[in-house]
Amino acid sequence: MAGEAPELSAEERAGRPFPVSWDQFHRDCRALTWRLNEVGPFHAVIAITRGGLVPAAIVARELGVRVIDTVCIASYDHDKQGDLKVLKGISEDVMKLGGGTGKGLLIVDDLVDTGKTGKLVRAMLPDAHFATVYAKPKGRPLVDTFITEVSQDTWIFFPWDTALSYHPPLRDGAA
Ligand SMILES: O=P(O)(O)OC[C@H]1O[C@H](OP(=O)(O)OP(=O)(O)O)[C@H](O)[C@@H]1O
Ligand code: HPA
Ligand SMILES: [Mg+2]
Repeated sequence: MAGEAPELSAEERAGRPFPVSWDQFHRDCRALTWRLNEVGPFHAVIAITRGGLVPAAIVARELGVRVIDTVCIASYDHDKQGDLKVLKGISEDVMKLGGGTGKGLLIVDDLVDTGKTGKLVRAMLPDAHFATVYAKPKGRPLVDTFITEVSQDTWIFFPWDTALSYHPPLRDGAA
């Protein structure tokens, strides 16, 4: 049937786990910065909290940008998305740096999934450059620069949300 694909349930979304280690994440952020270095310079970096804080720190360090702001948005309770709430907007100082439309500003997040978060922030700063480390197909059109695309039914497990745990041997029935 033509039209939009149905929303995935939480189980389907978590069906394909994609665990990311600190090492891998750092490497992917550096790869992202290589690409962004061709696009800049940027007056400031804006992290979409909380997930964008970690890549924003790495990207800002590599690009030599010291003006960092946050836009604080809450929507997911683990893997279920609710209504988006803007808890804190972009500061006046950084808005001025971007001439009111975001020109020369870099927005960073860890990933785009449905694209709802990205859409909201893009509406605040239409001329800003939007970069994420990972992108799923639905959100991908909103992003200017990203490093790795994963399928929509993949759930990315970030190192700050996970911990090492015992894994039983294959012969004992481990997947
Ligand atoms: O493209 P979307 O479907 O909108 O999803 C992407 C957003 O979801 C996650 O944030 P979350 O709302 O879970 O908050 P967090 O960053 O504080 O973990 C992620 O960090 C992105 O910001
Ligand atoms: O795949 C994901 N992983 C972690 N957080 C997320 N928030 C939206 N999608 C994801
Ligand atoms: Mg987030």
